[in-house]
Amino acid sequence: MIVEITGLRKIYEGKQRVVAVDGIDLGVREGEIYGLLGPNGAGKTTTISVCTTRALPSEGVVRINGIDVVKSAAVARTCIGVVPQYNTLDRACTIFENINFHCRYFGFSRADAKQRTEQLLEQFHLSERAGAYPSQLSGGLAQRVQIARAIAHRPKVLFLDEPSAGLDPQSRIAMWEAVSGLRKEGITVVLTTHYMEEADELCDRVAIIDHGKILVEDTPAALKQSIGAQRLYDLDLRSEGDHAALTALLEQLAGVTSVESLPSGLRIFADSADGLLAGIVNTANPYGLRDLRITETSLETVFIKLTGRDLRE
Ligand SMILES: Nc1ncnc2c1ncn2[C@@H]1O[C@H](COP(=O)(O)OP(=O)(O)OP(=O)(O)O)[C@@H](O)[C@H]1O
Repeated sequence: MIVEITGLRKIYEGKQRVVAVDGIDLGVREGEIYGLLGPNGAGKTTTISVCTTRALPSEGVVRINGIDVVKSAAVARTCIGVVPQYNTLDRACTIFENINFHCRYFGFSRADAKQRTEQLLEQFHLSERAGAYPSQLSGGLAQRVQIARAIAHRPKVLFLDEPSAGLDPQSRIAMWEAVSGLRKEGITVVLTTHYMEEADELCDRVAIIDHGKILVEDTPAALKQSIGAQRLYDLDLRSEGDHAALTALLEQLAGVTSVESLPSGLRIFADSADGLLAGIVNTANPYGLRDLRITETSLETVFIKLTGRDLRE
């Protein structure tokens, strides 16, 4: 495991004592994109802050690439890239300079820093904006610069805290592509999010976290299946068809768990999608199939099942 968190607790002792992280154990495999999904205040940022040496744990140990982030913070930092929740680009410097200075800070020679900066600008489609200042960039572009800068020193693990907060949908997708592209470079990614689509789309594995604790951890697909989550197929049918006969036939298809009536047709509940679509279409066609909608269960449904609350509440 390239990131190993054992028994992590973080308590903020203030006027009010806040247990922000309440005993987290998790391991992230090399090369994986791992998501901490949870509502605001769940303890995601605090967990990342400890991992990235920005906060000290109250209890527990975090190792990155085998290095204890408390005992050897400076060494650990060489293995880590961080994209914090807010834009931390230096506003007095150009995009080129922001990345270049980062390389120099991490010990690159002048020539190596220049070469690495140019390569990153190209990789993140930023070359044309090299001379621009952060204030001249859209939120999406600024976020891409932050990611480029964070990986400039070739860290083993990149931590992204709410990477798409405040981004418009198009920029969010561009950011997802940029993060997915890091797989090719073998960079392990740990991100926090309260967008279930983001966790579902981007992450190989997800830990759902609430009140400082991990509720469940698995692949998005397994999490959805674990709650008996199903895929729904809504069939629009011409009214004159024999719906009872069709229901009986559909119930015999492998993967179909049940079939219910809808005003406009039938709803099929399925626990597996393997080859089912063709079976449904072939079976329903002679009974006047007009349209078909497929609904996937989401991680939001998983969170609601686990907590009785909505992620955005
Ligand atoms: N420096 C601090 N001092 C006191 N309490 C804090 C501090 N930082 C965070 N907290 C509290 O700890 C809890 C967890 O916060 P944290 O920021 O880790 O959650 P989060 O899941 O990242 O949510 P968000 O997305 O809002 O940042 C919250 O109740 C928060 O108010």
